[in-house]
Amino acid sequence: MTAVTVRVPAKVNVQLAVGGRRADGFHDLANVFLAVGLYDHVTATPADRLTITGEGRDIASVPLDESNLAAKAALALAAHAGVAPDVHLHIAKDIPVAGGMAGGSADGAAALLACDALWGLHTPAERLLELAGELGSDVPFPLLGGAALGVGRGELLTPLEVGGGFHWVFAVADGGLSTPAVYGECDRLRRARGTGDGVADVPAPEADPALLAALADGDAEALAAALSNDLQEAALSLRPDLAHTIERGLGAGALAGIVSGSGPTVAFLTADAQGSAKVAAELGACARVAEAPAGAAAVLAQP
Ligand SMILES: C[C@](O)(CO)[C@H](O)COP(=O)(O)OP(=O)(O)OC[C@H]1O[C@@H](n2ccc(N)nc2=O)[C@H](O)[C@@H]1O
Ligand SMILES: Nc1ncnc2c1ncn2[C@@H]1O[C@H](COP(=O)(O)OP(=O)(O)OP(=O)(O)O)[C@@H](O)[C@H]1O
Repeated sequence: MTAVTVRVPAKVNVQLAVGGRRADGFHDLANVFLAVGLYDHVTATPADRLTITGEGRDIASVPLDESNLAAKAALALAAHAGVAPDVHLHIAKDIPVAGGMAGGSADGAAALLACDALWGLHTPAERLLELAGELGSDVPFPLLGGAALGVGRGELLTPLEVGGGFHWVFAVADGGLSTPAVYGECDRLRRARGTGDGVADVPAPEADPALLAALADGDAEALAAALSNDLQEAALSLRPDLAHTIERGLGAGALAGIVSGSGPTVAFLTADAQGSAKVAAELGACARVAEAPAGAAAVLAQP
């Protein structure tokens, strides 16, 4: 095989319930992922050593070296399979960078699939999911797509039923937010409130049955009423301007607006394509319209 291209979707968290900080520094989650139709493409071609290039509007803020999650994924798969990581990876980036939509994680998942196909490894899906979980908490989900509940630190997935399509508009903010900084701010706010950040004094996170039912029914109004993100307060504390963005989208008729994951992207759920067009017109150039659920990361047929 001479080249393998994988298309991989972004995610929005329709519920992000954050438990106490664990001894390893991570937080236990009930994390309901929904794949959305904004995509990166990762192409793997044979090379005499691991190299990486990229293109796309935010590519200047993506490290094109071995700290890139796609490169880490290629190295991890090669080590697992006992093959040389001799591959060139090219990332065509359309998912906002450091926006809480798991763009880097998507590229890691895509590189696992692309290298597996290029090297003819036929690694079992379960093993790819384990390797993905070792690379990062958000990396396994793009391998499933659709919707899934993530527990543990978010990497242990159970697929969820989705009974219809949902319309979204994403307000991409200038600059990113660091995921560890947002979790740290969540802990700080909890301590300041006297609820502590220990395992003992924060309730165990649980998926909301009303939210799961809304997804299964494909009911946008019910989903809008059930959206929740325990990191939202922390993201707004670090980026107070996001509250204004949420107000603008709601003013333009969105059913709901919520910070996507660790932010700073704000996700608006709308009733239909017309509703999305109105919200996008209000938000202007920062708006990205997308539908959900998107499918899993997949190898594209060669032209
Ligand atoms: C905010 C989310 O995007 C929601 O899906 C994820 O929880 C973040 O997942 P991710 O970017 O893949 O994060 P990782 O690379 O696994 O971890 C980065 C850092 O985020 C924090 N982190 C992440 C996941 C988790 N369950 N608890 C945490 O506290 C930790 O400080 C960790 O060192
Ligand atoms: N392939 C990649 N694409 C984008 N960023 C990457 C990649 N590899 C490493 N990074 C680094 O990871 C940081 C976070 O980028 P990413 O786009 O994954 O954030 P995010 O969407 O907020 O992640 P998450 O939602 O998983 O917390 C970037 O600032 C960048 O330095």
